[in-house]
Amino acid sequence: MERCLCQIIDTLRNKGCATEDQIKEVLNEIKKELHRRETLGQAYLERRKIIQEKYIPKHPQIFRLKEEYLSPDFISLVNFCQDSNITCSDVIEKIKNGPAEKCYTLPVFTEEYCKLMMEELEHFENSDCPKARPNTMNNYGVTNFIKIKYRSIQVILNFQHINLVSRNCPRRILIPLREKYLHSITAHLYPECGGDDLDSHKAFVVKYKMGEDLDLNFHYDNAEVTINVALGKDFTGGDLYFGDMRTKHNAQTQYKEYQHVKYTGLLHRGQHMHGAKPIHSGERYNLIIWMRSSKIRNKLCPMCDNEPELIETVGFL
Ligand SMILES: O=C(O)CCC(=O)C(=O)O
Ligand SMILES: [Fe+2]
Repeated sequence: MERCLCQIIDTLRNKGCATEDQIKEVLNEIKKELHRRETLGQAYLERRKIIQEKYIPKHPQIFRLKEEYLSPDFISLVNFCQDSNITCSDVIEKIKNGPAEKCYTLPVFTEEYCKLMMEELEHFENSDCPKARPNTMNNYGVTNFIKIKYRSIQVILNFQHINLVSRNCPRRILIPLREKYLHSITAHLYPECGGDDLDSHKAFVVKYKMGEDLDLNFHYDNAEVTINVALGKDFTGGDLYFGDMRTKHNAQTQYKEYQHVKYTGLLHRGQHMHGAKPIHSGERYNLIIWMRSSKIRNKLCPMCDNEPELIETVGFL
């Protein structure tokens, strides 16, 4: 344990912590973050119970995915991908290239559905139900190491919580979206990183607003494949930028930028390093789905490269 602490302190020094006070401050934050992570499952169960008992959705119909909520172009791409004779290159020809290697843009939801989702998010935000908001470490601005390992992300609520609020149809948006639709596309585009075997996900909404969080540090996702859908509203700035894959990252990396298009999704590999530049005006809300493959992560944790250890837990992490 002591050796581990010494290593952390060495890393903090290497990454720019110059004084004992700075080191203490960061260690305190790490401790708080560890505690938050250890109690995440229990906290989730408590939040879910309150939401299930108290929250009255504004648009209850949106909690069960219907094909009419999906963009016709998205459905036609999915149908194309489900044809057993097509290959990866056929799909690449049909889908729009994104800003960097293996990034693709695609419509996902209809504009109307995005608007209803936004209204529901705001309704939830204004309710007195408990919201899941991770700690942010932006203020310390010490190192990428810290920012990556203890990411500071602008979550307004965990979408899974909203999924669970409707008692009769729990979790009926994102699981079918992944299993019935997205999976057909990712199986062709990302077989080498588990895209053909995505069996779970974590989803949330990021919010950027003047006077609140403006940008997102350079990071990689805890995901094999990510889809990021711009839900609304209007904003300027806020471009994403992509570097290399995590294992290839170096200082000479040429960044590739991407300007979000309202109601449009961007698919990329979770290990493809990226960040978001500050918005200059307005508000930006994006639905992020980190899709995961047990086949991949049961062998090696994509966050720390260690062999995963199974630990007993409660709730939904
Ligand atoms: O702000 C964005 O659009 C990107 C968010 C993101 O990369 C993430 O939440 O992992
Ligand atoms: Fe990300």
